[in-house]
Amino acid sequence: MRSPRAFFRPLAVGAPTPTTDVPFRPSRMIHFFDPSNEKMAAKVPDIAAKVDILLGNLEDAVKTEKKEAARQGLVEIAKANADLFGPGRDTQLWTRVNSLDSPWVLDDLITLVTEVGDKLDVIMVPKVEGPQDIHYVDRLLAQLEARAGLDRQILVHAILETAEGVANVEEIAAASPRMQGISLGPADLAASRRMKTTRVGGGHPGYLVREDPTGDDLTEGRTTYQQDLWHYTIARMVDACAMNDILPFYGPFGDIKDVVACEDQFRNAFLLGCVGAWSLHPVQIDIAKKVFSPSPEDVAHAKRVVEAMGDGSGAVMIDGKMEDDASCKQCIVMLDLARELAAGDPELAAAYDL
Ligand SMILES: CC(C)(COP(=O)(O)OP(=O)(O)OC[C@H]1O[C@@H](n2cnc3c(N)ncnc32)[C@H](O)[C@@H]1OP(=O)(O)O)[C@@H](O)C(=O)NCCC(=O)NCCSC(=O)C[C@](C)(O)C(=O)O
Ligand SMILES: [Mg+2]
Repeated sequence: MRSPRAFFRPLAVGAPTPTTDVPFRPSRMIHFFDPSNEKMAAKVPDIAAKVDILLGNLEDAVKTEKKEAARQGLVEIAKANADLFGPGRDTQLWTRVNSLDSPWVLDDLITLVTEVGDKLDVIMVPKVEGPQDIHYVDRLLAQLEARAGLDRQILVHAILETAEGVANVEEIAAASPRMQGISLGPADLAASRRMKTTRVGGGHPGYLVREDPTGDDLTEGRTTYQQDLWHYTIARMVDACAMNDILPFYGPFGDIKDVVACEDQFRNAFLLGCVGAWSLHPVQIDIAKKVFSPSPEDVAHAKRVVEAMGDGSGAVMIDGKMEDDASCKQCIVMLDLARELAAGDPELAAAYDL
């Protein structure tokens, strides 16, 4: 563990000073694309205009023989769209590099930071198992940033997708000032835990509770309620992120056709404290945008409570409900997010009347 005084010192001579606060930027969806897929690559300028975060994926879902093409494709895309990405631009550019035990990750990091480090906002690191993985990436990035002459840090985002990672999530979140956030990786996590679901995120009809029987018949008339397989992990991830002032995200929802259940899963994550989710297909972009932007009704209610509460202390009655210091803080959370999103979106600003 580094001393508190050393925590914000650069880890390499000439590297940028570590960030003290993760800058808030709209982060409702992290849109994944494969930079080796020509069709997807051609859509980058269009998609970049619609999403908060565009992520060039180099890890799982990219075929082994395409690993180098994906890395090189991302370099070319970042250079060819230099006006879209980099400091002060609306859309963040991220990448997901290969896992730290893979034969590709070293070249992923060296090539991307050296060639387009000034365009990259965040590097997503998969299968993070503990703070040691973040420390390794932290030092290596500092060396590469210094060599590339970068004047701002590239932040790091961890995917929570192994049992060991979940057990160490608080240490991962606190491992470095470079940490930007954490996403749930339900597919690898399910495999690592030996869960018996083969779905990529979402629920499972077999994970349920059943009403008590009313008579001798155990089979008829007993309503079942499907439960959320991911509740424990998301809640734990949200706490680890909140206590370290970094951002939690739900990950992928693999049933692309089921846009209704996708919206439900995203909303559960939003209500629990996540700021965004991944979109794997263009159809999921608007779902994430809708779900992770507070509703105008919630914003109107929050405004009423904050106005009625004056300096934020005491208790008042609004529409038959008690509001006090704590519920006022809940409303401020909602309003802060609404203001931050509305600042870059005139349509939302009008809907929120902010
Ligand atoms: C699911 C797939 C195969 C269906 O791809 P498709 O071509 O069969 O779908 P489509 O509906 O026919 O596509 C319609 C059009 O949209 C395009 N398109 C389609 N998707 C995208 C996209 N993402 N970005 C930009 N464009 C896209 C596609 O190229 C096509 O273009 P066209 O009209 O010109 O023919 C495809 O959407 C895809 O490959 N998506 C990304 C998958 C991915 O990145 N997976 C990894 C993240 S999840 C994960 O890793 C797990 C985790 C966290 O690690 C863990 O839980 O452990
Ligand atoms: Mg994974």
